[in-house]
Amino acid sequence: METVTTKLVPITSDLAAKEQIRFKRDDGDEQTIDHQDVVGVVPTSDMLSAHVVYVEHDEKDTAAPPQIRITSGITSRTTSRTTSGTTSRTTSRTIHGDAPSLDTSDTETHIILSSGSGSNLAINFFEDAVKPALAVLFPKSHKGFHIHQTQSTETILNLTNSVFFPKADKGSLLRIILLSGDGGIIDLINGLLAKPASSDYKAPQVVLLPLGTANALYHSINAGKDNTWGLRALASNAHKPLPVFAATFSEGARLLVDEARREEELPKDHKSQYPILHGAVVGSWGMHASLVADSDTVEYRKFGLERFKMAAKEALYPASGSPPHAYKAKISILKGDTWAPLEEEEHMYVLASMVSNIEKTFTISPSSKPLDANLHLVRFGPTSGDEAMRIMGLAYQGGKHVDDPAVLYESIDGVKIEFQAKEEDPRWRRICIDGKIVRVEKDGWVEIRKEERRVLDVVVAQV
Ligand SMILES: Nc1ncnc2c1ncn2[C@@H]1O[C@H](COP(=O)(O)OP(=O)(O)OP(=O)(O)O)[C@@H](O)[C@H]1O
Repeated sequence: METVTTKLVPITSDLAAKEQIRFKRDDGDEQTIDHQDVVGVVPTSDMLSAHVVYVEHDEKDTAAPPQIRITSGITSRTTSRTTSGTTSRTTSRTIHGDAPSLDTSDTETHIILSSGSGSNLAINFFEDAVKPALAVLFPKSHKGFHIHQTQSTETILNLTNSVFFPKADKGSLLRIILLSGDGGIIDLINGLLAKPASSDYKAPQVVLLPLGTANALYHSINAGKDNTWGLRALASNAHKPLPVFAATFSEGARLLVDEARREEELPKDHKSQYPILHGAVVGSWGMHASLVADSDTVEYRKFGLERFKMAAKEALYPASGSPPHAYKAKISILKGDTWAPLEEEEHMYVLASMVSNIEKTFTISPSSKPLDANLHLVRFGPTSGDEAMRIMGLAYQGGKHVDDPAVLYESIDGVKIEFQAKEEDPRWRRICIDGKIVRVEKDGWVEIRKEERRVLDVVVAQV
């Protein structure tokens, strides 16, 4: 890690076209930091100086994790705001960090490094960026943080069962800093919901650091906000409940694991005893579920986000030259307390989303607001490969697909898919829940509904 230490004299900030913090250094030079890159400002105990933690991005490789920078020196406690135009106006804005109050809190902090997520960057990002930031933001307590590195696909679930759930269920406040993709969150949620909770249960607070491939939840919560790879949330006290949905399955549904070489039983719902899986991103069937399932192999994973597009092309342009598969099932939509079946019995794309973005630039549900707990259905019927590519291409243009006449897009309370023996081949009966794949029996079903329980809170960065 390269640390820059700079002595500073009073801070001014130019919030004209782009919000910036400008430091006048004692050598006379100015240092300007884009506000979007600031992780935190921590006053020293005498309140006369401050440490500024910020990130610097690799201009050549915009997908690369940023470098952490730490600057410290004498600051004023206010900044000036200068508006553009001929008449400039200056207003005051206090720069303050809330890290000192976090430092003295009695929250037990755990850090999870999901070594197998994304491009295997979690451990390096922790060492190079997270650790130095924590040392400044939590000068007293960071040494007591518990660090866990994943060893297998079971690690997060096991930790949740053995450590997080028992503590949360006794009312202890936990903070979990999670360096992973969406898979880390789904394991936490399912672990925390695996047993009935006591009345003392306290939802752990999770800080999301996007070290996976798609990082749908992170991008949906942070779209257009800071540019710190989630690091700003480390210095935040603000948190909101994470909306979650439940997918309940018919008796014989099985979780596919190890590149679908093995199948496992799913957990059972405490009340109904049906197999159940919880998610916070999407539940899907049809083209989306198939391409996630087909591309979840070591070989495909090497291609990062490209893997989804590669698998989509294979599904949409079968080698046999035939048109893409028309997925057959009965679909019903829940609104309020009323279920209503869709007329169409053949489909291509059926997806219920709790988030706006399933990739940083793929806006599947443009009406969804961060953590708003609304579930939206996106559906279109069987069509050619070219037409499906056109519709999906619109999703990369800020979610324009939802205005296309071919697409059904609406706010729902639940969706049920019943196979009714219409699909012989099990690969057309695969359901995707936040990246996990469940195969349903020939006459089986899946029902997706909002989950009311408050299981996890997400720490949100303060602006
Ligand atoms: N050390 C490890 N050995 C084997 N599997 C691992 C290890 N660490 C993590 N995993 C598994 O790798 C997968 C990573 O999933 P995760 O969702 O975090 O990343 P991703 O799939 O790249 O991102 P996203 O879901 O955001 O697209 C999970 O199934 C997790 O259990």
